[in-house]
Amino acid sequence: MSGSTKGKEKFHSGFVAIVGRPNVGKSTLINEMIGQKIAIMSDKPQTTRNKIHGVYTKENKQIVFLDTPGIHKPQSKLGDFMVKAAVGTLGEVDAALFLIDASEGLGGGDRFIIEQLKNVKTPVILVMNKIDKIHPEALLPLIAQYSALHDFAEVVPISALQGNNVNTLLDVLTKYLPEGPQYYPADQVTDHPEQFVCAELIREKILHQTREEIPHSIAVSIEDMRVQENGVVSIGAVIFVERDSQKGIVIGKQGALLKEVGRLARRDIELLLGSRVFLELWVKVKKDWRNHDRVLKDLGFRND
Ligand SMILES: Nc1nc2c(ncn2[C@@H]2O[C@H](COP(=O)(O)OP(=O)(O)OP(=O)(O)O)[C@@H](O)[C@H]2O)c(=O)[nH]1
Repeated sequence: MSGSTKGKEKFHSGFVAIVGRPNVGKSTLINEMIGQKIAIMSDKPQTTRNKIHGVYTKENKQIVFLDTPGIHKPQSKLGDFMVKAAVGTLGEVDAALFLIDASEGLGGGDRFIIEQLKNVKTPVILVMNKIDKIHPEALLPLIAQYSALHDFAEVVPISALQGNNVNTLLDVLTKYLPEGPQYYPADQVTDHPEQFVCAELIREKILHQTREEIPHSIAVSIEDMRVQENGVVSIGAVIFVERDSQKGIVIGKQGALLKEVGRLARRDIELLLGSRVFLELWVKVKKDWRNHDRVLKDLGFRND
């Protein structure tokens, strides 16, 4: 698997969904966890239902945080659909953070989210935020109140604003990360985190399907990603190999291997984005692409 690193400690990575009512402090928590190191939050209007909120990378681990805005109480038929999509995503991530505002207490909004959480087997960590605003003695009764409603995998009280206990939360999360690849370059700043992760998901499927016949240095570049009027996200990606023989392997007999890669990658990308996806894959031979600066730039790797 692409997740193992040569001889060193294995790399662990995973997807973590953050859910919670508006204003509970989701963005503040993400900023505190990720800090200035990778400022990838894009202000562009949201085009897919899920959005990568941020990527945390440290030593041998990487966490891709997903924002699943559809989880709120639906106001319309479309909202209903969005709740279903969000629950679908929740079922596939490695862990979910359910963020609550400890200074506000338990309300209808939280109860609705808890009902949705019951539809999935994913471990849910109850994160009680804004503890700086409450008396310490108020914490235990509140934990008891929430815990009576759901079997949370962990309960972690924090203050995202003051940074209290946020490191503990990251340590706790590490337990839930399976062995996996580094989806996103550790030191890149970009507006398009989704593209990096989509490319890595495709690359991972190729390596898996070709059973190591293809070198790990294979590259995938997302050339085009747009939302069509019907809401389907269309993605065009190029797989770069170094030799003609490798092109044959990646395409497979009558295109069978590439088709399977496309099918598996599309399934994962649909879960990541929370939208239907149309995925087109091309294979191109680019001799010694690793030595070409311009290609590296196109692929998102910057030297400067
Ligand atoms: N006192 C206190 N305030 C906090 C804490 N965390 C967040 N806040 C404040 O709560 C408000 C909302 O925080 P955001 O991070 O924007 O909340 P959000 O959940 O991302 O909000 P939406 O984008 O509406 O979903 C801001 O004014 C924050 O400064 C905390 O731990 N303590």
